[in-house]
Amino acid sequence: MTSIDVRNLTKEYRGRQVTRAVDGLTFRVEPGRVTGFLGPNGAGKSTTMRLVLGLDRPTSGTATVGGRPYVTLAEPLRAVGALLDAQAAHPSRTGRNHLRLLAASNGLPERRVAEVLDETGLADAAGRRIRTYSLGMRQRLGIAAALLGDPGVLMLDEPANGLDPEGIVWIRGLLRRLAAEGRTVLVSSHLMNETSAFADHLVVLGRGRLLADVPTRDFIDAHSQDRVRVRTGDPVRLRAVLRAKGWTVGEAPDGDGRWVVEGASAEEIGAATAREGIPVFELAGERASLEQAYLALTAEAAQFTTRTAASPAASPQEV
Ligand SMILES: Nc1ncnc2c1ncn2[C@@H]1O[C@H](COP(=O)(O)OP(=O)(O)OP(=O)(O)O)[C@@H](O)[C@H]1O
Repeated sequence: MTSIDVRNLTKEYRGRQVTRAVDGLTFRVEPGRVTGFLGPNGAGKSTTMRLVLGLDRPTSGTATVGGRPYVTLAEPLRAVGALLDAQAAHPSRTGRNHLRLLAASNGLPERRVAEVLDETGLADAAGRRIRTYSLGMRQRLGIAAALLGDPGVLMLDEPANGLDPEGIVWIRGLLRRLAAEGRTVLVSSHLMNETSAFADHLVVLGRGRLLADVPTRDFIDAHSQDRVRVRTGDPVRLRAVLRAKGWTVGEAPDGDGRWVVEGASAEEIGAATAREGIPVFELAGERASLEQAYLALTAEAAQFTTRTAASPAASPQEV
């Protein structure tokens, strides 16, 4: 099975000043699951992907696919499929010709062209010039190109960019299926809510450093507080009972007799109100916004990095 391994990877761009785009990064992307690669703009996601693909040279450290640097792979398109820049295809070619050329120049069978066009929903548009494609169609074409070699490893940089809601549902299903087939799937995004909907695992970057490398479920459990909405016919006793337990009770913003309780599960509240004989008309658990937890994580890292710029690399945050 093929994993992507990034070890102590650092990339500095030297212009008028030095930009450390990737800073001592170490993580592994395992096969058989979708790994979401998250971080705010400029966190270093695209640079890391470019380093894995050998499109840029690291300042130090290594990035390998199946234990080997990408540039040493005998048949790279059969090993790794990548979508980095959906605008890269030549605009005057048709979608089909773009894929045919890629297949021919990489020794891939011609039949794969029709297969990936079907897979990405582009079969009807395949004869049109790429310049007439919408952003979403270009994304689909980029994904078709990544799938052409039937690779065991896929690296997609913001693949949902420009896709309509139907396209987003489609790509989630595609990524899940590719992982279920045992492939290694790394997908970058700067949106936590979107990514947590399909990723099994999350690697989060901030300013080129690793902030978290965790199963999505663990991130959700660690970073989102339990909140439960309760509607009752006896708010005075409800408040008294819940406060006595040490749970925070506040009126819900819609104010129509609903209360929001933090720090307890719906089961715990249901049991407490039943014991006290308090009538409950509605009891619903909800999660605080995951996106907020993610923004807090990346914001903390930014502050930490600024405060301790002279200190050794920050260790990944425990979740
Ligand atoms: N060729 C380059 N020359 C100089 N600086 C660069 C170069 N490529 C990237 N950078 C810088 O490296 C940092 C990381 O950029 P990168 O594109 O990898 O981030 P990203 O996480 O992919 O962001 P985004 O979500 O905006 O695509 C940024 O500060 C960026 O300006």
